[in-house]
Amino acid sequence: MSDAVVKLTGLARSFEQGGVKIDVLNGVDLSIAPGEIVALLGPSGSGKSTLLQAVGLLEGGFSGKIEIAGQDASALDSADRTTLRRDHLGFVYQFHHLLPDFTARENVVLPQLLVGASRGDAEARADSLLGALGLEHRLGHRPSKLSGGEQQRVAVARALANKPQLVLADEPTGNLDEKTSERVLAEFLQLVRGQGSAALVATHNERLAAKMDRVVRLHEGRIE
Ligand SMILES: Nc1ncnc2c1ncn2[C@@H]1O[C@H](COP(=O)(O)OP(=O)(O)OP(=O)(O)O)[C@@H](O)[C@H]1O
Repeated sequence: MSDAVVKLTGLARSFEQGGVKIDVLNGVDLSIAPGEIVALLGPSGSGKSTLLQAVGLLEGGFSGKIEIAGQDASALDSADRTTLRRDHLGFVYQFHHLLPDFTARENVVLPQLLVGASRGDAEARADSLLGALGLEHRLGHRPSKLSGGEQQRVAVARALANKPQLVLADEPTGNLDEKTSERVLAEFLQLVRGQGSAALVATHNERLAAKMDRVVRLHEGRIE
């Protein structure tokens, strides 16, 4: 047993396109310690999203071993994988994927209700997170009434709402202008550090990557 938040051993994934097999991940080994923030760098098409999907237990078709919080995910059935994901992981995507019919606050409250928080506690936590991200005036707004940077901040608050041990972020600021992107990333890192979560953040931006605790690079389907 390792005390890593996530431990990947020999993770592999290939796709078939037009009868041709493409090996995207080729035996990835990676361990992330509790509270460690790791940047996953690699050019477009190098497999960053594929790797995050594997760790997020969102898709099958992988070989190798994925351990999350000491549990071997491949040995779990789909219900237990869902529980593992819900209890230990948080996600931020390049596009926010917020629920359009819910307010900013409700988008952050809902995942907490799903793990049994009381409405009062969930709202207090949502308001505190959104406040820390400068959105105290936007609690009752729906996503369509928010700017791109504001939407992404709500997505950050939602991902952190349940204090996951590991936050997975796929180009979390990829669709924002450079200045907003830097600001949202700095706020994200501060909150993640503040609550002691670990994070794996895919990016192709070297400058953003340099702000994290460790940088790993995907090259030819492996971590360099
Ligand atoms: N479902 C799929 N079917 C076939 N090929 C796929 C599938 N998903 C990903 N791929 C291929 O796997 C490779 C890696 O894709 P992936 O999205 O993981 O890269 P990435 O590093 O995240 O790229 P980007 O930075 O552009 O988001 C690409 O060549 C892509 O075409």
